[in-house]
Amino acid sequence: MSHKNGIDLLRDSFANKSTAFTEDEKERYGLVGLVPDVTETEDIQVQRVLLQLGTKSTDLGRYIYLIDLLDHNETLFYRTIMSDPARFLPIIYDPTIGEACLKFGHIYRQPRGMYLSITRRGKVKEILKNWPQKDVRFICVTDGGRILGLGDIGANGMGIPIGKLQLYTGCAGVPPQYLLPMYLDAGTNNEQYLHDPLYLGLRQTRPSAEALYSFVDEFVEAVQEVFPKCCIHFEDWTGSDAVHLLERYRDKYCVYNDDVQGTAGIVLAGMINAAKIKGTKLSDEKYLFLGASSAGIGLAGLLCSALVKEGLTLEQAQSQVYMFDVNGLLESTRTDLFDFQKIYAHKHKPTRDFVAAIESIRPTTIIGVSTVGGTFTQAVVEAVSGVNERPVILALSNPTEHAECTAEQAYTWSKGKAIYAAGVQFPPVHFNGQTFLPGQANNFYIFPAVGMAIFATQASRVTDEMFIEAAHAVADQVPPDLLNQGLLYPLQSGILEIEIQTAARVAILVFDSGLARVKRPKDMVAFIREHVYKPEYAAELAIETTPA
Ligand SMILES: O=C([O-])CC(=O)C(=O)O
Ligand SMILES: [Mg+2]
Repeated sequence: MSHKNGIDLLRDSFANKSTAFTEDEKERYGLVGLVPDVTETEDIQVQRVLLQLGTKSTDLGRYIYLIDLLDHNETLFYRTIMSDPARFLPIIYDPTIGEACLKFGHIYRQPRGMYLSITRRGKVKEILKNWPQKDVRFICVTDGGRILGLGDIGANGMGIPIGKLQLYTGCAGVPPQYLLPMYLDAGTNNEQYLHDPLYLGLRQTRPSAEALYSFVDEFVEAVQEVFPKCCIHFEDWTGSDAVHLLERYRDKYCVYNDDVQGTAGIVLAGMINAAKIKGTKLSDEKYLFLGASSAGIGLAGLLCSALVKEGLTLEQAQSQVYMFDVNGLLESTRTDLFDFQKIYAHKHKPTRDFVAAIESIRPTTIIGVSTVGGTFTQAVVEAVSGVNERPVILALSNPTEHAECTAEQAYTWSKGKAIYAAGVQFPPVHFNGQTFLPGQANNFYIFPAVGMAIFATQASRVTDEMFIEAAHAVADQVPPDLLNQGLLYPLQSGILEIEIQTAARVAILVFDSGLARVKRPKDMVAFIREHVYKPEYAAELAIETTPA
């Protein structure tokens, strides 16, 4: 076995221990004199990181610092973020990641992950072989078509696969060496970036869906050959690409789309808990979506599956779901709808007035997936509060400025009646002598846990049932005293344990469905724990695991 020595070892972010190498290691690996003459613990190193973070005045500054840390010491990066997830999630992920993406070409320092351009058609397999790790289990891939609520930002969207995969490790303990962030570059229609000299993508506009899909076909097929155990996680494609590509591959390969299925899972978890608070069932509720794109369609589909499990027929379930988009209410006379939207276009007179739609449909739950900040106006919140004792208001768009309404607005305008969650974390709200705890309906409670279950079981397919099970598992882990304060989701401080329990429940389903490719263990939680990455330096000899 070979291993790196001296300066090469210090430059290997997987193996580097920096000031924590032991005397013996320093001797053995030619490090004497190349590092300060101390042997520190991980905890002392984290203390130094926190001190340095404390000198940064913005979250973007903290983000850049942490990515630099990751570039030279992966263990210390994960140790830091896993030491306080509630503090670090908003920095390495939403909402800071949104700003980091907008400036990606400007703050870029080191390559991370892979960039695959459509101009390389015909060579994808060879290119994938350039990746140093041979056993890749997850590729998170975007084409930058619809990043968060920010629209088409092309190559700047690469921040998202990078950030999402960090959460596989940070939230659910999937070991980082198995993760590959990928930007599939088919151009961008973003004029600003096309003219930015520091932009890092192809300077061309996007091709037809047909040309794009044929390139994605080549990519997906190449992955099967080069990384046969790999699950492909699609992230932040435009709504129609997200839905179409998922349909194209889901029955043939191990793939899922987080915006369709993961977001649906976490919102479903919130709906399950909202129903618990109200003492109703999901099937007693009527749902009105603002936004009818990938997140809305994915959620509506998963929700209807959950309603069918409660005993409704699919038609009954679909009849309880209404949608409203930029062109008004989806109703049966609309001629501009995709097939996957038509199932929610019921008989109703056309309207472009969301408040009027609320007054006539009388939904119990409104769900904002519009990407447009402030669209749940005071009039909207008052209208839904007028027709409900406890209106459920989910303002899911992100980052923060894109939320349909803030927590404070929801609780104040509804006079404390709202059961509320958002896509980003808002602080607690004090109203009329009560403290309300707004939850964060973010898919980071779901996709890392589902990922861990897939990783541990080597699942051959990803199904909607796995996301429904994850939703129930997450919902079940909110303690009653917090539910009483309106909190729909578990606290982020204990996220690793929450996700281990969730992964175990999903893993049971994977085995029950016959999709596992490993032997069924007796104790599923213990089995998941065996797979969990620990942010600790490897014992000396494990340094020899430098990528072949
Ligand atoms: O990344 C997030 O925070 C949630 C998400 O998937 C999206 O907005 O596309
Ligand atoms: Mg997304």
